[in-house]
Amino acid sequence: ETSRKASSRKLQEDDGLHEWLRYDYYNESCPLAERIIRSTVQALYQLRPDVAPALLRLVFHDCFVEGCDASVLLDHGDGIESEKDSLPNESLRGYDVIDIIKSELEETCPGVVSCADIVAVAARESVLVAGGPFYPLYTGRRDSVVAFPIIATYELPSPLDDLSKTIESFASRGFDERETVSLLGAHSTGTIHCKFFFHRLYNFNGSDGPDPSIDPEFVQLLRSNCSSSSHHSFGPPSTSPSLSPLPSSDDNNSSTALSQNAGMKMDYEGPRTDFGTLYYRSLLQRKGLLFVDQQLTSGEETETWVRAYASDLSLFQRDFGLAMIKLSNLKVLTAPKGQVRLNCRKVN
Ligand code: HEM
Repeated sequence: ETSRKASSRKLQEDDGLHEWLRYDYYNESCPLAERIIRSTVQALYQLRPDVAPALLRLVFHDCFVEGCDASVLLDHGDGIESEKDSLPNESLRGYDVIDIIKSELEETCPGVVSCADIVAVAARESVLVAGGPFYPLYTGRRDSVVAFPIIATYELPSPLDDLSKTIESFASRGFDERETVSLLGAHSTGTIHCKFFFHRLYNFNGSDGPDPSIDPEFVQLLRSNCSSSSHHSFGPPSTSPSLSPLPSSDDNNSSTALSQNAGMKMDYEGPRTDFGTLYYRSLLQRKGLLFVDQQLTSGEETETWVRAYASDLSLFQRDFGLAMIKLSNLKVLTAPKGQVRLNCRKVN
């Protein structure tokens, strides 16, 4: 108890916004909470390994937009304009997984565990099952009663961003270059659909050739994975304000639809024995899938960290864990602000 108070006080000194976040917040109100989240993620992962990348991406898209408040989970309706419909969230997944975890928790401790804590802890467990490091998290986040679709549209980073834009975007949330490079290590797992890198394969920025920063053999591999279609070329990042228009998914040209559904597993070289190093090694081999990923090797400081993480797994694991803790604590809502939603998709 004393050490809990001490750690909670320490957080207050660090940042007044976190005054009620603490280690094992549910210790009395729902002692099994974190264990239930862990076992549910593990069980679902056995059935569908793609739940892990889905949940990891979800915490980023929640926390980056007005903090870790589960605002991303709110459905459209009842005066809520959902973040789910914003362009960067178009292929976000895992809402159904959060619903399953929430219903398990509601059975055990009704009305106690916030959706925001579920998102943060479920992402932590996902990192672990995907072969990444464990990191401790404080709990006690509360859920928002509003969504922020405009912020989601304009402030979530675009896969087309160049390095300076990416650095600026993460700096606006308090992350330095080292932390930004380590967070992108999340792209060690999951799937990237062709539409997010197709513009790099043909007529890149009107050059009539592929993005020169991609390894030529890798271009061939990607081309064979994503069927060719002239519909896919889209302009350089500078042609639109924040997000370049990605081809719309309801385009019913059949070859377009085919290649849009196709994608590349980030661990395309086969199952990874670790989470992290291979991603950075692939960047050094000019085999980054997204333009934004490959750009990390174009800056002096960021490239230094790419090299460091490519060769030092434990350094990556430590830095990634710390950056994930920071991400998971961004601008949290704590009592008496916000609420504990009973259904993660709706305000109470
Ligand atoms: C500059 C920053 C970032 C950009 C532009 C970006 C963009 C993207 C894009 C375009 C995809 C592919 C989605 C799809 O094909 O459906 C993706 C996937 C993913 N991103 Fe990021 N991302 C960024 C940072 C992050 C961070 C910080 C995390 C987590 C800490 C993260 C976690 C993931 C994961 C796990 C996936 C795979 C999702 C899945 O398989 O469903 N990303 N990201």
